[in-house]
Amino acid sequence: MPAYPPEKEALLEIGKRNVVIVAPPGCGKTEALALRAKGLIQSGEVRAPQRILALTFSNRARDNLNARLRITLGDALYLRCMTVSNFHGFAARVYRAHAATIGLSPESVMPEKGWLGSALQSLGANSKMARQAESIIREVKLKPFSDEQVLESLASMGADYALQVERLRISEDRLDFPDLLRHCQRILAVEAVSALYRGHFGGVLVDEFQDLTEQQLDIVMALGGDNMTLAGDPAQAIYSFAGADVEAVSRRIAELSDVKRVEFTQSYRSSPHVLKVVNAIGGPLGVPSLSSVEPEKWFNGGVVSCRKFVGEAEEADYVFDLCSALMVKDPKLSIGVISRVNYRRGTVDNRFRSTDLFPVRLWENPAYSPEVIKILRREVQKISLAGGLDEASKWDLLESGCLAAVEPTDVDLLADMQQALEFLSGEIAGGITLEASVLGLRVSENELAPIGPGAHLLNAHVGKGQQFDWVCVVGVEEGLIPDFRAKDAKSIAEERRTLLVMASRAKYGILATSVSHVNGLYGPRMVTVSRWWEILEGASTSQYANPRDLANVMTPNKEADAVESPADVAVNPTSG
Ligand SMILES: Nc1ncnc2c1ncn2[C@@H]1O[C@H](COP(=O)(O)OP(=O)(O)OP(=O)(O)O)[C@@H](O)[C@H]1O
Repeated sequence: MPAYPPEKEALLEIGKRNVVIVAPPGCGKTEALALRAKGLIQSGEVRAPQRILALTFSNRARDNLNARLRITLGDALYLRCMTVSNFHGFAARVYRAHAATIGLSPESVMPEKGWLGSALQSLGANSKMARQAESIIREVKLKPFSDEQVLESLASMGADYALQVERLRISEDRLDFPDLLRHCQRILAVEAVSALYRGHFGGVLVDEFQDLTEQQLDIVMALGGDNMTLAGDPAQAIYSFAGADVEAVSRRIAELSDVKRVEFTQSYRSSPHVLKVVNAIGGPLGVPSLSSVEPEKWFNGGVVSCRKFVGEAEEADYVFDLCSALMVKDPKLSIGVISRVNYRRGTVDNRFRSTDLFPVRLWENPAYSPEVIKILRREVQKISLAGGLDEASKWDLLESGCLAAVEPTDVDLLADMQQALEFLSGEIAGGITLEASVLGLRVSENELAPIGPGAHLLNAHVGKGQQFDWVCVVGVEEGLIPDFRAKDAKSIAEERRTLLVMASRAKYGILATSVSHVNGLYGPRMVTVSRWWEILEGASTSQYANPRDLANVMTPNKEADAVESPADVAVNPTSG
């Protein structure tokens, strides 16, 4: 068994009660959750057939937590005692089992990505109107309203398109994603039902509590009773646009009786130089100053470099050349190329897309999700074994096989699969064979290492909770970070938190980039560096015009990886 530091070891001894774990980035909250599960199981406080439920926000977060739980608990205990689900998937199962309790049909059609947008379009809404309607509906459904109350509320607001599309949804007996959570909240408000779940689950774990909506918190509280473990960091709250309310959630958590509060302030993730950036961004946000657990283990103490370019093409070349040079030096490296918003990465994505020098994963494209790829590959293999099929028959088989392979209540995976198939059909229409298009998706296949070697292209929000050996924060420009829509102090603070999340994904080094001209709709448009550029520049350690020289400086010695616990070996691609 790996030796844990005393503050983590203590988690094994806490009995059945509510626990709140608060810590800045990289201090081991996910591992702490796994230790909490282990403590509850070892002490016999949760005993089979009872299980512990762990709820996550996304499939990616679920993969992360699953990997950590399997390492900490071992496969046998993990399989016997843990249920790990994302909120939508869990809510879908509650709905299927208990919808009748609140007078609804358990057979309702499960949510389909894009349905709301297309339905609004078919009702005649233009894209601006559709966006408005979607946002009104999302907000109204954050309350535990019945369908009738939703309709009344929309009618009282005069939200015509929202009202029409909601009537259409009800007439088709279908659910949209927010309906799952709303109905789950309503079902669990029925004491007999929530008591049933509390009997089945001896405890509930949640990672990233700062991003909960009050509705999700209600669900967690109904399920967890007096044995919830909530881990998070208010300084990383970046989901207010989706209804997350860190202030209200923190207040309600503080009001819980008999809560054990646990805090950590040492980073297991990042090098001293990366932490210098993290501390400089986080200080004004109230983040306690972070230090590295073993600073001497990081080659050169890590690296931070800032580079300005004239245009996006030049920036993309530099980032690509740096990644190539790093991957040549150590093919096990993971490199996150993170932008505040997807569209700012367009040129960079194009530069990376066609390379076969190292694996590339576009995170916003579900076709690159390891879970989706696993299913795609299995189905392609079946098709190849069948042999003698024309391309159209192969496609039909692939589509039906992949959709059938997903559990119908795993609505997020189903939505990912549908989008992935759409993407692949585009590739195939462009002349690539079905086999080549699927095999072309090269990502990590190690389930215990959700972040495989190679380049990972993503935005700040999907990167939450993840980590990479190197992070390139691209597009550090005013209007992008902070986003041009952020006007008041509260929104600006959330943008700063977003920058904190981006920078703190790095283990060893950070490259920050900005350009003076971005590609606008009508040609190049001048932009200035972000108001926070100086913070990054102030922490910069290296300036190299040639990315290969930077890669030479940034190459860690192998001992640097010894900062990770022995238990971490399987999830740290640089450990060798
Ligand atoms: N006790 C420990 N010993 C060695 N390494 C550890 C320990 N605890 C955590 N780590 C490692 O530190 C890294 C960061 O941990 P983790 O992802 O749990 O941090 P976090 O607090 O959840 O971060 P974030 O808030 O950014 O999501 C991981 O690689 C993890 O394996």
